[in-house]
Amino acid sequence: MKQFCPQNVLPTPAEMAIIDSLASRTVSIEYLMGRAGWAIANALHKRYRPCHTLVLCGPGNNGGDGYVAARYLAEKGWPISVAHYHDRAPVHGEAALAASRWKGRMASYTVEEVAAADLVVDALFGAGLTRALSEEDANLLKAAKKCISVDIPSGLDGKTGKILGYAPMSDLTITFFRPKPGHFLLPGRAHIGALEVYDIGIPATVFNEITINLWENDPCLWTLPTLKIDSYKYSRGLVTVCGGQTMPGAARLSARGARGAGAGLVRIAARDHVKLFNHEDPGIIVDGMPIKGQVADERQKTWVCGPGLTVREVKKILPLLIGHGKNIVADAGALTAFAGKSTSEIVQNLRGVSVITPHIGEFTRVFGPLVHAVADKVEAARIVAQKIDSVVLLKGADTVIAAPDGRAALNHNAPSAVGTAGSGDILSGVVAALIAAGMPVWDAACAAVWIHGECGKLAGFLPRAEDLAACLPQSYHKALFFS
Ligand SMILES: NC(=O)C1=CN([C@@H]2O[C@H](COP(=O)(O)OP(=O)(O)OC[C@H]3O[C@@H](n4cnc5c(N)ncnc54)[C@H](OP(=O)(O)O)[C@@H]3O)[C@@H](O)[C@H]2O)[C@@H](O)CC1
Ligand SMILES: [K+]
Repeated sequence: MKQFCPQNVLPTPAEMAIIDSLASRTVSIEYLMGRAGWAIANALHKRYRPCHTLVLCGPGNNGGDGYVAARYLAEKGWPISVAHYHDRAPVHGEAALAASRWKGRMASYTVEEVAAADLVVDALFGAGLTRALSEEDANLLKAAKKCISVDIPSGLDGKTGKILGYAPMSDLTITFFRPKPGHFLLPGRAHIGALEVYDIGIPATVFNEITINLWENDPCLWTLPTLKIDSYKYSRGLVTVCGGQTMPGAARLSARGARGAGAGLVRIAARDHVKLFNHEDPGIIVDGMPIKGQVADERQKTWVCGPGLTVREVKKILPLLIGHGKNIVADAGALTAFAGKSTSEIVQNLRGVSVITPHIGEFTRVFGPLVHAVADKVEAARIVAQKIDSVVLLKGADTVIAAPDGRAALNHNAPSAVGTAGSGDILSGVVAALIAAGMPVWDAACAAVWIHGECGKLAGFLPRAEDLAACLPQSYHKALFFS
């Protein structure tokens, strides 16, 4: 990855608390809260017409932000009311100070007041959420016609994206400094509505004292290979895709993914099934040679193993590839072949692959027992990455890419249109092409996910996997433009 990308980090609420305390050495919390409140007021003023607005202010600093925002909105002429949490004003710190400065209309903390408002500002709990919302608090938020959340919808766990009891479906969430993992992890992502992020003056020097190991995945994070004056097919990268007998389409799509992402040469290792692949693009070499013969070729360094392969085929091919020290993208059949096996057996069989690319179903089937007690998708991916010593690309609307050393990235650019049969096969080919071109494995996996996600935006309405593959060059170009 590029040196260090502070602009992309995703701090957890616990890390945010450390950042707040580091920041408070140079800027006061009162100042930060003032900027947060100002940001909220501006975000509302920009997006909505002034309307009957109720600000629900919790007992901590999230509530404090709410009081400040109410003050600024009132100054802008908005008809604003404020309700203290359970009708008791905060008693400690900056939140108490902010509450004492609110001189406008007070409303009671009731369902009726909430239901009567056109807009409800949810400033109940943010980073300090410690437990599930009570039924009474949940019922209050449920009564809102339209909800705007301060920092994060109350009830949403900022670390895991899980809902603790209840969380509103907000129209807009305004957060500060950086988004948090819970804004992008499901189900949280479905609750935040539009996300606005404001710089409230936390100094960049905080990064001298805290290391954050989770990033938002985008082209700032990695450097894509580009063509040099003397580039040729082998320097651009050679990818070999293992072709299976029962589902040859999967390997064909993977091969298209690799070609679309710039591999200089793509081969399908078809073994005895050459005729199944002969109709593929003319630029793809279909090999009838046994795998044993091909692995001896030093140039065939990067392989995709799994799409469309049976358990029998995987068990024959994968050990050979691992034994010859190949770069291996293990997908689909190469993972499910080990479902139900003991952890030690799984580790023994997969150690040596470069990256695994399961979707959540495959991940649970294979690694469920290893991570069953882990509620957090990022942590679960990290644990498996460390255990098998390879990169884990855990696919979904909130794809996580975790490295054995603890680095992880969260991807959120893909529209749900990429969720179509064959889409994952294409992704495996893209990952392989970028590894073959010389990118470090974690970077290649991150870049592949982003490029593949962009294809979903470029490929038109209800794209098929083939349409996604056709958009790869354009998407690659877009990534180069943004990096
Ligand atoms: N990041 C920044 O730079 C800045 C951040 N700022 C803002 O600060 C916010 C974080 O503030 P915070 O730490 O005071 O925590 P906050 O979310 O207000 O809640 C704590 C209170 O809620 C209570 N409580 C918790 N869960 C509960 C439940 N389910 N049901 C009932 N009660 C519950 C909890 O009670 P306790 O667990 O202690 O019993 C405690 O009293 C952050 O989100 C952002 O908006 C800005 O102001 C300044 C700069
Ligand atoms: K909130």
